[in-house]
Amino acid sequence: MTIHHLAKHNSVLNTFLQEIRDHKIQQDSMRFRRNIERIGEILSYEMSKELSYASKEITTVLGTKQADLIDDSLVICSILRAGLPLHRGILNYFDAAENAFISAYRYHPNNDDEFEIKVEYFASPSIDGKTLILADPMLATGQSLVSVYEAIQKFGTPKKIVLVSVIGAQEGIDYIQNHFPENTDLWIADVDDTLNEKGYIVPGLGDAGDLSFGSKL
Ligand SMILES: O=P(O)(O)OC[C@H]1O[C@H](OP(=O)(O)OP(=O)(O)O)[C@H](O)[C@@H]1O
Ligand SMILES: O=c1cc[nH]c(=O)[nH]1
Ligand SMILES: [Mg+2]
Repeated sequence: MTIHHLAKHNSVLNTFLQEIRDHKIQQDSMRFRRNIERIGEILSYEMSKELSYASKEITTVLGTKQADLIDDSLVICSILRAGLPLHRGILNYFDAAENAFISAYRYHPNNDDEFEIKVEYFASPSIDGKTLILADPMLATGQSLVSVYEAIQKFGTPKKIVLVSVIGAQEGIDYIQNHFPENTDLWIADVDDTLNEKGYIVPGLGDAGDLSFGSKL
C-alpha cells in the first residue's frame, strides 16, 4: 500500500485540520462539516493526479485542443454517518462518479469497551473493473474499512482501490495494510500516534459522526 500523508507538507489543508481538531471551533457543526468537505476536495485534487488519463479532442469556438482527461470509472463509497461530508467533498470534484453508501457501526455485545463492526445497509452499483474510492474520515482501528471492503466484494472486483481519510491512527493504518491489495493507495490528511482504550484516535478530534450530525442514543 502506498500512503500519501498530506499534512507532512505545508498547505492550507493544515488550517482546515486545525479547525476540525480544535475543541471549541469544532462545536460549530456547519463549519465542521464544511471543513471535512473542503479536506475531501483537497484529497480529491491530489489523488486525481494518480488516476488514469486519456487524450480527448475538445472543440472550442475557434479550433480544437487535445486534453488529457480522467479515464477511470469511479465509484465513491462512503461509510455512514461520518462519511457523508467527506463523500460530498469528493463528489464535488468527480462529477461523473457513481456512488455507494454503506452503514457500519461498532456493536458492543457485552456493553463494555470490546466491539465488533456490523455492516448492514448497502446500496452500490457494480464495482467490477472500476476504481473504487472508499471514504471514511476516521481510520481508527481500521476495522470498519476492512469490514466494508469484505462486504462490497459481492458487487464485483474493482480495478483499483483508493482509500480516502482525514485522520488515521498508525495502528489502524498498519491493520489495513495487511488486509487490502498491495496496489491500494491511501490518501490521508494526517496521521496520529495512538488509540485510547475505547478505540478513539488520540489526539484525533473526537467523534466525527456526532460533530457532524449530533449525538445519537
Ligand atoms: O477504524 P474504526 O475503528 O473502525 O473506526 C472508524 C469508524 O468510526 C467512525 O464511525 P462511528 O462508528 O463513530 O459511526 P458514526 O459515523 O455513525 O458516528 C468512523 O466514521 C469510522 O467509520
Ligand atoms: O477517533 C475516532 C474513532 C472512531 N470514530 C470517530 O469518530 N473518532
Ligand atoms: Mg461516530
